[in-house]
Amino acid sequence: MLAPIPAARLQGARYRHGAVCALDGLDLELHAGEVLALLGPNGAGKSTTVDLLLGLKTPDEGEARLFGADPRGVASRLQVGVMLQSAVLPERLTVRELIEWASCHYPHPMPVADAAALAGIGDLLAKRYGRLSGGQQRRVQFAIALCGQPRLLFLDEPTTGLDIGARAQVWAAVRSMAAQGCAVLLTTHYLEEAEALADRVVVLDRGRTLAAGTTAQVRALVGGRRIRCLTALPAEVVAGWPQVREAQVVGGRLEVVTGEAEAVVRCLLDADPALQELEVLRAGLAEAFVELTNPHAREAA
Ligand SMILES: Nc1ncnc2c1ncn2[C@@H]1O[C@H](COP(=O)(O)OP(=O)(O)OP(=O)(O)O)[C@@H](O)[C@H]1O
Repeated sequence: MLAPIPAARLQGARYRHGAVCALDGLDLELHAGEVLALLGPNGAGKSTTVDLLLGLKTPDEGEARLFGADPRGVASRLQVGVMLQSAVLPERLTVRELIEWASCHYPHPMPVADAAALAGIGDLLAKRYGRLSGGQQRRVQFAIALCGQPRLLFLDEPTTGLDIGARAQVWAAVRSMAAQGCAVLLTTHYLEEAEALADRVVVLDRGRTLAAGTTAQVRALVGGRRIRCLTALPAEVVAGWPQVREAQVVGGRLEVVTGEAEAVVRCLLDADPALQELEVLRAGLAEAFVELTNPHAREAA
């Protein structure tokens, strides 16, 4: 049987912005029903990846394909919904008018009310776009990305600037779209967002893949633990211990990231017999990300 054609694919994609190599031979595949999170520090090449797949830029070398075809073709574009990092929309139009205008570009759009409900802006349809808060405008852009019932959704930092409730609404909508078979490419700096949504993550750095796999696989690459406790020990002191990768006070508690949890727990208890509420947690994507994109670790590798 033939393998299914990926919704989006980059093969050996290189792209230079003048002297800067933004993508250095990147391979990437995204399939129907899958949420792929593209992670990486500022300047890693995430937006350039999205631009190549959308046909907004053409790779200097290698290939970008949507549903096996040129991303610039009309057939590809009609199957894609996009939410870029910033968007300029006519401020005098109402939310309903904007969603209707976007919908009419697609062959099988969803009802305007459904797109608005998915984005959590059902009560804003009659408001002018220019009168909305930044977070509300962001959700209108999200509704516009989904309204065409796309088979592929690009979301470039979709929840930046959203409050907790709005973020949860966007997450629920992304899950619902993926459950219906839509492929979703998500770029984000919120690692908990990738952890909550993504089937797979790709960690980019300087235009290359540093790590790729399920969130569990990427997490396992570092095998660290997070220790949390109430203690009078200063974080700067603990940060200087040889087994400790990172130590800081978060919400009044000391948080330590380490690859040698048992040894650090012993040191903590020796150094502060009054220490309380000790917890040892498995490493999350945040620890993996810090480690993988840490310049010292990179250089050593
Ligand atoms: N128009 C441009 N002109 C010159 N260099 C650019 C341009 N756009 C991007 N770059 C460079 O290309 C590299 C990749 O940028 P890109 O915007 O793809 O990164 P990113 O991972 O999306 O970053 P961020 O997380 O900050 O959005 C960076 O070094 C950036 O400085």
